[in-house]
Amino acid sequence: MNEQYKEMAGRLIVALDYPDATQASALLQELEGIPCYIKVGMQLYYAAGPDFVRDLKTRGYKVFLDLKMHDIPNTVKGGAESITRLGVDMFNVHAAGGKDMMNAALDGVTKAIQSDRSLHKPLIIAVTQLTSTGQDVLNQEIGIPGTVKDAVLRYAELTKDAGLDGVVASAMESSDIASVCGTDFVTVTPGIRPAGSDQGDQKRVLTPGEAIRNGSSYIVVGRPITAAEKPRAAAEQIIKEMMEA
Ligand SMILES: O=C(O)c1cc(=O)[nH]c(=O)n1[C@@H]1O[C@H](COP(=O)(O)O)[C@@H](O)[C@H]1O
Repeated sequence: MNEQYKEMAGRLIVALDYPDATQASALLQELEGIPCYIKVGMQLYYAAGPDFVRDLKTRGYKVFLDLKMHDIPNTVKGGAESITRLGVDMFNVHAAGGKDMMNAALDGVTKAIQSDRSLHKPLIIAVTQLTSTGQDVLNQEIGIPGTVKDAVLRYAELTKDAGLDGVVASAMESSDIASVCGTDFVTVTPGIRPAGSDQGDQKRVLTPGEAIRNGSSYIVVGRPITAAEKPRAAAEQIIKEMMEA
C-alpha cells in the first residue's frame, strides 16, 4: 500500500447508513484493509448506539459521528462532552444554531478532555447548507435570500469565528470556502456521485475527482458504495479517481 493510496483512502469517509449493526459490520468486513474513515449517522447510531462506536474505535477506525446537533447551547455542550468521551475523531453540529451554540460545543469538548487526559480532541465541524438543498428550496422554502454559495460562505465564516475546525458543505463550495477561511479550515463534502451514478436526493453533487481538485479535505460517500453490487470495487474505484485527480 503506497503513501498516496493511504492518504486518499484516509480522505474517503464511508457513510454506514444501515438500520442495524449486523448490516454495517458486513460492509466493514467487505472493506477490510482499506484505510478509509467511517461515518456513523443517525440511522445506525439510534439503532446500535454508543457501543457500536466504541467497537469501531477499538478496531482502530477513524470515526466521524454525524449527529448534526442543533439545540440550545447548554444541551449542545453536554452532547459534545458525551461524544468526546466516546473517543471519536470528528463530529458535527448545525451552523444555523449560531455562534454561542458552536462555542458551547467547543466548551463541551474541552470539559471532557480536562476531566480525562487520555481523550483526544475531535474535529468539530459545522453543517452549512445540506447538500440536498438547492437554490429554490433555500430561497422559497427556508426563506434565505441570495445564492446557496453566499449562504454557505456566511456560515463558514461564522464557524471559523466560533473557533471550530471546519464545515460540511458541497464540494462545489470547497475552493471558495478555502479562499475565505484559509486552506487549514477543513471541508467535509458529501453529495459525491461518481460519473453515471444515481443522484438520489442530493442536489449539489460533484464526482470524487472534481471534489479533490476543488480542494475538499474529505469526501463523504454512502450509497455509491453501500448500494453498489460490489462495494469494495466501488470504494477502490473512488480512491483511484481521487489519486488521479
Ligand atoms: O453531515 C453529513 O454527513 C451530511 C451533510 C450534508 O449536507 N449532506 C449529506 O449527505 N450528509 C451525509 O452524507 C451521507 C451521504 O450519503 P449518500 O448520498 O448516500 O452518498 C449521508 O449519510 C448524509 O447524512
